[in-house]
Amino acid sequence: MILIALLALGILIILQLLYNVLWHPLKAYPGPTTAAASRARITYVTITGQKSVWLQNLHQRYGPVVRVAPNELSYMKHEAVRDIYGGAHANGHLLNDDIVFAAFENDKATILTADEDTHARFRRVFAQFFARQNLTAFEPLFNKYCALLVRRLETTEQNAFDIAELFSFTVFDVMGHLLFGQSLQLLEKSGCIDWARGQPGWIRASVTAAALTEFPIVKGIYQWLLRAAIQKPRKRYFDFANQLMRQRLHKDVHDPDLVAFATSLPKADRISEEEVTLNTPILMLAGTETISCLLSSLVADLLRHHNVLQRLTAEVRATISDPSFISIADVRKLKYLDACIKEAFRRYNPVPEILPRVVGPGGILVAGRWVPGGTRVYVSMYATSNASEYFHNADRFEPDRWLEDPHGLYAGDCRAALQPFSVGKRSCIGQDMTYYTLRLLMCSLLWHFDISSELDVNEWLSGQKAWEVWRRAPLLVRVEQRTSS
Ligand code: HEM
Repeated sequence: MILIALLALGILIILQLLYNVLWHPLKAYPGPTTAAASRARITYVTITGQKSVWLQNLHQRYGPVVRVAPNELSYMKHEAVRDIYGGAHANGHLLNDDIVFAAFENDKATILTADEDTHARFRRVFAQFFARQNLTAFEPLFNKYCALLVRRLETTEQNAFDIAELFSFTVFDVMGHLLFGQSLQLLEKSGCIDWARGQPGWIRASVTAAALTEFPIVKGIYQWLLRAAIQKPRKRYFDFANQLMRQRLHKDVHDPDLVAFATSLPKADRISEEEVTLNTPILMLAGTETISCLLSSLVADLLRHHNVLQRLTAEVRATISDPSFISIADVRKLKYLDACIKEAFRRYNPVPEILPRVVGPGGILVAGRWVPGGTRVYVSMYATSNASEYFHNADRFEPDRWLEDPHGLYAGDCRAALQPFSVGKRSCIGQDMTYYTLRLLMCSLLWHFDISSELDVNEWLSGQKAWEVWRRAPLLVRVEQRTSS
């Protein structure tokens, strides 16, 4: 009996594989046959953190659109960003992935998973809070944590620091203050350190679970056996954020923060305290992991390009006269710093694949080609922004390409191919805050210190893996008080 059942299952699987390769509506799209036949390959590269590099290799071999799984297309085409995320027919729905981002049972949805109307309500509040006009009110707060970072670097007797982790602590402290009205004290006392360090771990576990449960059999096992174990670290993270928010709601704070902002809005625009609370873990995650990831990639590339590091350091020291308070207007004067930041985004965009969408029932045109309803589509930003089709010397760290020089070597670059924050009604709301934080932290670091490293930075960069966001190994950097002006 068991044998017959196994035989029947085997035949069903073979028929499914044959259908996927020979008759599926996506059969005309290029890609490896094994990937078209089953999700096994994409699952393997996803759970081992190699998906982004795998996608890049596939695009180099098969072209700008690749069928990477039976029902999934990856794009390395900048027009696809508009069509999938921003176009009039773009499907605004995130893949309803109930493991990585969805709320827990009995909780309402967050900005990432809410229906269109609720999403628009949430977005109005959070986007205003993080908007450029509002950010000036936070300048003192940002500068306070920058000064703490500098003090920590000055006072320690350590030989070399994991600068990636210190950046992460700084961003956590800033975000903690903005969201919960209190310092998380990561820089001062290493408070909440387990919470901050636990973040990449639960993201990885959730991404792994999400990939595995695409297989119906595993989904059954997951629901019955693994769900609680896999969700435990994620739940711990969310519970701690909720606890911080409860503390905030029971006290008055003087600095501007999210709660003060949300309650000051006209009644019609407000969202409830419960809704603010539900969203804060998502805001925390979105704001911290990404910025610290970009900062460490930028420092790594600066360390192996001494001429760029020297030129940038000189620009910072010549432009910033008072490092104890660096405003948004101050940092915007630094054109070369901006070029370096953009180049770091191009090379190591923190979110290597823009979040997937599922095409609605009627199908849509993406980059001029028809995609049937139900297909999962996304842009591999890592592959796109590193493609030689769009950028000259794409595999080199060349900040000069972002400076205005209409006749220069990089005049032919397609700058629109870099869209690290996505576009459209679900694009990133943290762009202004990101740019201020990146510029401010780099200014503070380079104004005060000369940096160097004994690490093999090439190896550091090439060994990176990604689970939604790149996961960094410690970046050990030697930091000495500056010797030149
Ligand atoms: C290096 C920094 C950052 C990068 C590269 C980045 C990138 C992205 C990307 C690619 C998306 C998805 C857009 C889509 O699905 O179409 C996104 C969404 C989002 N980001 Fe960021 N982000 C960064 C920093 C931040 C910061 C500082 C915040 C502040 C809290 C933030 C909050 C959000 C939120 C709330 C969403 C969801 C928006 C929505 O669904 O309407 N991000 N981000």
